[in-house]
Amino acid sequence: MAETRQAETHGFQTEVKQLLHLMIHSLYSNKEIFLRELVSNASDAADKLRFKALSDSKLIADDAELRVRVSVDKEAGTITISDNGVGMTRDEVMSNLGTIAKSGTSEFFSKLSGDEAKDSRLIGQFGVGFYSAFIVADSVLVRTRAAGSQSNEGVEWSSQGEGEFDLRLIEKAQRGTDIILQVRDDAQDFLDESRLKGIITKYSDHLSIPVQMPERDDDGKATEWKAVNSGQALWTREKSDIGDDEYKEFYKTIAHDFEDPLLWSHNKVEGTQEYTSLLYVPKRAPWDLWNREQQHGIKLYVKRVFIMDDAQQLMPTYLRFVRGLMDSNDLPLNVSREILQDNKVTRAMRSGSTKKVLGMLKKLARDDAEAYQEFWNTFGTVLKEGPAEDHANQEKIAELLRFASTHEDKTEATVSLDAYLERMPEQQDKIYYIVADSYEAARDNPALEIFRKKGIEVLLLSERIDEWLMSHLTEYKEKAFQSVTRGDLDLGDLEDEEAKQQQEELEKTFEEQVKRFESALGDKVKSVRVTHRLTSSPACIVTDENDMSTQMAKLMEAAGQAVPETKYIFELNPEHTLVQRVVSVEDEAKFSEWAQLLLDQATLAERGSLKDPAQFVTRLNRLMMELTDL
Ligand SMILES: Nc1ncnc2c1ncn2[C@@H]1O[C@H](COP(=O)(O)OP(=O)(O)OP(=O)(O)O)[C@@H](O)[C@H]1O
Repeated sequence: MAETRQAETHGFQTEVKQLLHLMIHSLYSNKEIFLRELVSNASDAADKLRFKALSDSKLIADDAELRVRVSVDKEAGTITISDNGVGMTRDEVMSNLGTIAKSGTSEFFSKLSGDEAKDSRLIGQFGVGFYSAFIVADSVLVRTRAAGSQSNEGVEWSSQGEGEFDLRLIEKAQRGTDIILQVRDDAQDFLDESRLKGIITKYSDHLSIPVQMPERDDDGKATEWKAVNSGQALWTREKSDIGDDEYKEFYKTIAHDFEDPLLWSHNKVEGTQEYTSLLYVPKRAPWDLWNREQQHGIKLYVKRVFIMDDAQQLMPTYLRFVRGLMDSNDLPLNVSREILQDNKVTRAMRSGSTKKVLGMLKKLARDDAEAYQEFWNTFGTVLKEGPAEDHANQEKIAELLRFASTHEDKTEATVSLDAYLERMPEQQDKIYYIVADSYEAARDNPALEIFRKKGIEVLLLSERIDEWLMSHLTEYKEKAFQSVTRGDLDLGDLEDEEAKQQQEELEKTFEEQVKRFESALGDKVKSVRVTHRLTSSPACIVTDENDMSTQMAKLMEAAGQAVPETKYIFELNPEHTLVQRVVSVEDEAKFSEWAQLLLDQATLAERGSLKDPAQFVTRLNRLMMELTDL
């Protein structure tokens, strides 16, 4: 038995008393974290010893296999966590286990409100560390010996977690620290090695140090120590030492996927923030991809200790298909979700990993167009949420977008903005697009006629998200986006002088007729004008530059929101035979019927529906009857 010398009793620093009280009273619903904290401290002690041994190898030589051992003595009602790490001297024990020597301590205590729920969150932020032992123990015994000290320089610390602790020098044969917890009555369920093993594999599986527990024979006698964690964390190894198969297997374990991932990226970031990320893009979409509330697949580790699943703050919503983990060296072990939300370290990790994911997708698009297309077909619609959510990376996201276009006239979205820019004539200064309900409605919209005639490519968008996307994308590589169904069409330098002059003349000669249409249609339209866009259709409607686009209005209506009524600009094609015939009708009442019919038709082509379809049908029938009577 250890020789007892110089027993002393010391009072805890006031803050320690407060912390202990708070912890016992507010962390009762999360008791198991005590083991994570103590095992993590033991692992840190091993890390520190390894570091010290770099300059003094004698420190480690006699017992070089660093490990943590966890065992239960049911009869005594104790749990022991024992390490052969760096240990502590008497002075270190005094300051480490009697005071709180953290910066911000007084600020922390001044924030405490007495409200247990709120305070428990704050404690999480502060880091409970060693003192969490008292969540499950009513008395704690620490026996420690610093590496490099003599066997008679061991120190024993004991406390009931109230006002004070006892300290004495002891004889300890080996360096390192044993922590013996006398388990409380209400925590007796932790006196079960298989339960503890479960907690260790949950939180500490990837610690680099072996965490050992006793193997027991049928009589319950310990026969040997066996590691219960897998040992070395994959992501802590050098990239060059890890085979593709290992990365793939690891992905399957963490993502619970049966298939290989599409691609991955493993990065060690050093500098102001230190963290490692291992991020995967799966091949297939999860069944709940469309649920924006879906949990995110990023696990957070702090110094290789598992902290939480689905750390949403580490990845933006539009990259919610990414799986993997991040391991920070800077966050406190007891970081909570609330703290992650507003934290410099998390923000840096999030922005770094977002760039990584965008970077790996860009690389895939460049190196393997076919695989990228597969990715786009699976996750493209989610990525389209990006420009609205992440302004800082808008251009990078835009680079990854794919569209259908008039260049290929096929449903599959394969055209990148770069390909569009490359093809466009020098004089073109805008990227033209159309958003409609379906690919066909976009492809056949009359507003495209002039573009087709002039051979100007137009992007054909028809997903629900597209209007939302385009309302956030204003330009790409200094070229503005322009909807072909909005505003006054100005093809700029794409139109030659002669054509412009012709157009002006046409507008002049048709001026009177435009007025006639305006008075016939009254407040059903915003205005009437001669079109620049149509070649084969008689008329179309467009929205004014500052009004809400048709698709946006539809989206809002579908979401049950009140949408201000948008009046359209009605554009006529004076060169179209039908328009020419209509303007030759002299009877104003009849002219008005025809004018209304042309407007309804144009509205149908653009909106896909009419406010009063029955009236349209009645009018059409009436006019058809008149025509067949002739
Ligand atoms: N098993 C151990 N071996 C050696 N030193 C230890 C051990 N456990 C704790 N210590 C010392 O006690 C100090 C206080 O531990 P505690 O767990 O309260 O805080 P921390 O580990 O510094 O912070 P946190 O746990 O919040 O990250 C540690 O910094 C370490 O120096």
